[in-house]
Amino acid sequence: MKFGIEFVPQQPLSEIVELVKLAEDVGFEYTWITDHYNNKNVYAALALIADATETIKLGPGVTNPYVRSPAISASAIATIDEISEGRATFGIGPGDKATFDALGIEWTKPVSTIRSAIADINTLLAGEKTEGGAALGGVKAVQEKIPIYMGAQGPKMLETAGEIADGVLINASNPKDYEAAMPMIKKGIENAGGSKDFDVGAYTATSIGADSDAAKNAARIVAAFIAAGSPAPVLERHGLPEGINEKIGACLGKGDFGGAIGLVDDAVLDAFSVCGTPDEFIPKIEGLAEMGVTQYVAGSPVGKDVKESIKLLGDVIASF
Ligand SMILES: C[C@H](OP(=O)(O)OC[C@@H](O)[C@@H](O)[C@@H](O)Cn1c2nc(=O)[nH]c(=O)c-2cc2ccc(O)cc21)C(=O)N[C@@H](CCC(=O)N[C@@H](CCC(=O)O)C(=O)O)C(=O)O
Repeated sequence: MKFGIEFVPQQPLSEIVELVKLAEDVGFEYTWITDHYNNKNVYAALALIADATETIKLGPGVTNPYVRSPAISASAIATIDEISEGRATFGIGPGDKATFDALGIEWTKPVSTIRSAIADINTLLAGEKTEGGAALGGVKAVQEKIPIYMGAQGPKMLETAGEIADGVLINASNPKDYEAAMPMIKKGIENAGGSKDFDVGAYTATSIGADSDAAKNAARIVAAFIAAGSPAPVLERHGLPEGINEKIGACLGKGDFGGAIGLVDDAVLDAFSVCGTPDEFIPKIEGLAEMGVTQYVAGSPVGKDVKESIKLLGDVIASF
């Protein structure tokens, strides 16, 4: 099992750099930096991390093909690859509609848009020219091929990831989600001609701590947001009561976070997060591995005390 860790670049970047260095020291192989227009710039954060670390692989987790053209993204990730001396990875997903509405960007045909963006990025990173005539002159990646991961959850997106990407990052924390996702990913891999190395990343809502209840309580608000955004078939998959997403969403919508958290019982928590003590983590990660997960990504909140939680995750990593 590989291990990755997600950071959202909204706290001081110097703090994130220190946390990534600690993650590298305790054995994490990847760090993924989220990309939202209303957070700090993902590539500035990655450049600082690249310059301050030695071994951890790093990349956007995930950007999208709408806010930057493929050529700008290719140039940016090739630059990170140069600064990190060949450790760049590149995560790209379709983005979310709310973001594009706010930016006045038309969110059309996400599957085909991602497909053509990844094709252009691969062309440019290989030193070739796109159909439109773009070419990366002055910047060259260190790696022969920078691994491209797709952020995906929908069936067509998962199948496309299997077909054209080197890995996938799925925003889900429970083995049942991977049991459902794997057949679509495998279909995509078959479309691409059969077996290939493919990294299935479980991009989870993680909360680990020495005290189980405190760790679980730290995850409840994150699980509430995920539950509220989950469609009915996902609730059904996890055996959750019909309409719980709307009830939680209604509380969140009026800023009643206490009410939302009150609706997140252990069943909701288990469906949408991985939380507890290190001993409770190991069987949960093993359960994900049994469903085909090959990279466990510790996503927000990571724990009540992030530094302490990264060290505890180091103990978990050591047992795999
Ligand atoms: C578009 C959407 O795909 P999805 O995979 O469900 O997208 C949900 C999320 O993955 C997407 O919003 C991501 O960008 C969210 N996301 C992040 N989004 C961000 O904006 N920033 C982040 O940092 C971020 C991190 C992240 C990490 C992991 C992860 O899994 C997702 C993450 C969807 O509806 N897909 C469906 C329908 C696809 C579709 O729309 N098809 C077209 C036809 C086909 C075509 O497009 O040509 C159509 O019907 O018009 C499907 O896959 O079946």
